[in-house]
Amino acid sequence: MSAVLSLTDLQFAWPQQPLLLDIPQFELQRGERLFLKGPSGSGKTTLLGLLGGIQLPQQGQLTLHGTALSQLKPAARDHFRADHIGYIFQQFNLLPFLDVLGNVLLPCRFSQRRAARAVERHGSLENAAAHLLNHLGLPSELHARRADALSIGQQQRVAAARALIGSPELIIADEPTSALDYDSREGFIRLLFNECEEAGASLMFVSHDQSLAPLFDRVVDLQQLNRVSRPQEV
Ligand SMILES: Nc1ncnc2c1ncn2[C@@H]1O[C@H](COP(=O)(O)OP(=O)(O)OP(=O)(O)O)[C@@H](O)[C@H]1O
Repeated sequence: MSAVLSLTDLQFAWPQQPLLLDIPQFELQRGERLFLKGPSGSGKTTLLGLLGGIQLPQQGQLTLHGTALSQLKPAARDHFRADHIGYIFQQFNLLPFLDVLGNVLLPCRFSQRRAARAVERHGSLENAAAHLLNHLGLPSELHARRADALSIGQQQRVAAARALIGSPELIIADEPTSALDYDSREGFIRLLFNECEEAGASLMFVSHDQSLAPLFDRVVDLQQLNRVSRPQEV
């Protein structure tokens, strides 16, 4: 295996706040499915933001798909993120006035690379979106429905298809199952795994739901990774 993501000696503090993250070393391998856990406020969402170059660390090196993010200018970093990362947020962040297909196709508006990859695999963007939605359990009759007329579970499937379209190398999921009832969570994760595998994507998944952890290739506790949150030795 080779790393899709690696970071070394990363340090980050929010403005006017003490050091939050001090991570000597972390790697995510190609195709790996990683469960990141840690108490509320320990910096999980902040770390996800750093991985995508949304924030930059004060120190350290972060390499995604062979490129050091800190060396890119802001516009190039946005472009790079759109090309290589798919996000699933806790609240899904769908555009309510767009229909399901329109939402799924959004990343292809910002990334020619992902649009080209989707067309290459499925013949057209619409076919690519429909393929993902069907595989994730959202039937065709819902594809033209406005996103704000969907149930939470249906919105979650749309958010996952949007993250996966055009096969980005990394899928970042920040508590994507927290709005679902317990019984649907494992089923959704298995669908997500299948699609990540088909797309060749690595998955970085943050959750407070420990019962999901055994499904993943690796479980990482941010407190173990982060020197700041380690208990002081006496
Ligand atoms: N945009 C921001 N500006 C300033 N401080 C922030 C910002 N976002 C987060 N923080 C602070 O950084 C710390 C870590 O927050 P973060 O959201 O990364 O934690 P988390 O582990 O994801 O928490 P949770 O599990 O509750 O979502 C908190 O103390 C928070 O107040």
